[in-house]
Amino acid sequence: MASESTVFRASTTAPVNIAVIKYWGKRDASLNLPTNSSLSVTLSQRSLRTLTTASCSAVYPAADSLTLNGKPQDIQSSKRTLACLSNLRSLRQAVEAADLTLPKLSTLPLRIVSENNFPTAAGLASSAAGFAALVRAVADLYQLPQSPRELSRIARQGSGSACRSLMGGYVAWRSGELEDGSDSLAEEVAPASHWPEMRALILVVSAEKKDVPSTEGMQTTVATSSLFATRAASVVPERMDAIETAIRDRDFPAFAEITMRDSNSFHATCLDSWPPIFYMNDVSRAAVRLVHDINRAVGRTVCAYTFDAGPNAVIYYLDEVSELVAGTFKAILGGTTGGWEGPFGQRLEKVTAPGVSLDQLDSRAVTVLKDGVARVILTSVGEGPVSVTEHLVSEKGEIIIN
Ligand SMILES: Nc1ncnc2c1ncn2[C@@H]1O[C@H](COP(=O)(O)OP(=O)(O)OP(=O)(O)O)[C@@H](O)[C@H]1O
Ligand SMILES: C[C@@](O)(CCOP(=O)(O)OP(=O)(O)O)CC(=O)O
Repeated sequence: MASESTVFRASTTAPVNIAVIKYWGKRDASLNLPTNSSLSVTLSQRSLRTLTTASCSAVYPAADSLTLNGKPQDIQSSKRTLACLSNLRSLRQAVEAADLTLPKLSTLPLRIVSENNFPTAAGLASSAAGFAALVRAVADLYQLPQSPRELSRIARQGSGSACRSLMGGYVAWRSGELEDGSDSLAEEVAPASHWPEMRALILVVSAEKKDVPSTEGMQTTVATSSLFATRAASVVPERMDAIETAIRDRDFPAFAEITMRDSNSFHATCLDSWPPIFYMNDVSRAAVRLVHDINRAVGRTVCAYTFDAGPNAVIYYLDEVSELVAGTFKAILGGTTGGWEGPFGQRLEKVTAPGVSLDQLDSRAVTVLKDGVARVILTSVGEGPVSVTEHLVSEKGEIIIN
């Protein structure tokens, strides 16, 4: 039986996702509605994940609170977090109104505690995993009946890309057309099990906080880039159709070419902004060069790069060419970086020579990459949020710091 001092809790983990068709540009900044649809691959939580506990209790101080990586966050000035919490509370109120025997959790202050197992605000999509975990954990605490698709509408208001982290596998965020944003939702294009061989090698170029935050960068692009309108109106819609077909057919060369072209198109609109925005740097460009060199040397498209709002490269490839692709990057970087072990590194353990001979690669790009990559993360397509019993808030309501 619940008493005055009961602490209600629910915990979840949530994944990062990396877009292959990029979301860049808002048609409504307050509702966080995008100018174009986008599509991403959800990455395995065996490598990167957010763990969030949502709790509520009458013994807590009156204001809702969020502690991230051990530090209290000022959520009262974060409109986005407040929007997510207020939407979730309204849904809980509806549940309570329909069943008067339920505890009135919607009236209790929330204590939310979260940890990212990777750097926050460093271009590794922490906001995506973070807001997806926050929404999922509070929805579980409130025992809401809404589907991940419906919850994605709420997570979108925290951070656009977060709506895609509520599902596993291959996920589209449909931009929608309605002014109130009710049709701007994420949906699964294919589960991870449809194409489980997809691997992602993340080359961490810089784990520093980035120069131009995504929200500000995309506003500048929408307002000033003449390339941008064509991208949103025709380039992306055609690519969305084509990449969904490629995913359905498990056609890696098509998937890869669209992914690389879309990353290039997004960064071209950044360069075309005024003043120009640069997210990629010399190390990123060396990664681009090497991916093209590997594909040329192999004689077919076996790997694809993509870059978000920062210099880190994400390289997609299929497990069957691990030796060729990751093996080559390991031969270049292995001595200077860690991260090759772990659940997806097994095929590389015995690799001693590069899959593609280093003579076939641009030697300057090899040196720049070797000097510029701090760490790698070897991962895979993965599942959506998972309910867990590991809590970051004790039964008495104390914050647990790991
Ligand atoms: N676990 C979390 N719980 C709640 N909010 C989080 C969490 N992790 C990150 N955030 C929010 O996301 C912000 C970081 O988002 P930002 O877009 O700057 O970086 P990023 O997501 O790491 O990079 P990018 O979006 O370019 O990939 C943090 O300042 C915080 O407000
Ligand atoms: C380049 C991107 O990673 C941009 C992500 O932007 P955010 O989702 O971080 O932006 P806000 O909605 O303003 O929080 C591309 C993508 O993930 O689709």
